[in-house]
Amino acid sequence: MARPALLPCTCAAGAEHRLHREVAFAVLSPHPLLSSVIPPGLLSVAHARGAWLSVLPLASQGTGHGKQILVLGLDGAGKTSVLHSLATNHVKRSMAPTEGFNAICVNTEELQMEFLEIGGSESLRSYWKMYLPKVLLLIYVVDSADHARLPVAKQLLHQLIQNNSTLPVVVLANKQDLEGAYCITDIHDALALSDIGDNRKMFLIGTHVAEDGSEISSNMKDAKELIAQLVLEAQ
Ligand SMILES: Nc1nc2c(ncn2[C@@H]2O[C@H](COP(=O)(O)OP(=O)(O)OP(=O)(O)O)[C@@H](O)[C@H]2O)c(=O)[nH]1
Ligand SMILES: [Mg+2]
Repeated sequence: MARPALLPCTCAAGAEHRLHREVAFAVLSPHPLLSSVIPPGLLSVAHARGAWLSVLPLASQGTGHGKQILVLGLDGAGKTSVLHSLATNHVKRSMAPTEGFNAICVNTEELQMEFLEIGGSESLRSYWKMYLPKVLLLIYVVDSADHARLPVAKQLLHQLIQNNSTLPVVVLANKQDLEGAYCITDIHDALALSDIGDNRKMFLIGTHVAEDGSEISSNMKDAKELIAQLVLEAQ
């Protein structure tokens, strides 16, 4: 099957300076896309906590025909960093935890993908499950060097998908650059992926978000192409 050619993201560019206006819009008058996937509760929680809430401009605003991809994983795993890198094709580490949700649009030649990250802190994990029925694909990001919390990451992943036997899952074993990071085989075992992969499309890719400004790694490009392919197949 032919892989989609990739185009630079058009919707993430220039997003930062529009952040505050977009936040106000999202809180006071829910974004047409977000209103279909975000329950009002999450918006109000984020608002009440004075949370960092980033809603990047989405090219499909108002159409409601997005290809939504849920991005989950423990706090600090690197979800936001990976998403920014996928969107811009350049490495960009996140500086702040996501205190609510984070929506980012990534375009390829053939489709527009809408990624929705929900923060990984304990207080936000209860929202994770709400979105699974509404998405085409789950991206689950783990910190490969955070050995102590891999059992928690495993437990949450298994709980999340136990009642959904067909949802495709892409696990990103992030922070492969760190000394002490588990290799892919060890991550596969630590997350017991063989127990959940039988009836679904399941992929495990090692990634890292190394330095600000440089081009993304070949693994990250592979991950982006794979995600696009899975979304196309899921339509
Ligand atoms: N060394 C290294 N650091 C990374 C990598 N990816 C992200 N980081 C750093 O890890 C920290 C957490 O990254 P985030 O992208 O904010 O993590 P997150 O999963 O979005 O976390 P929450 O939003 O709190 O759920 C930041 O300090 C990043 O700079 C990586 O591949 N390697
Ligand atoms: Mg984040």
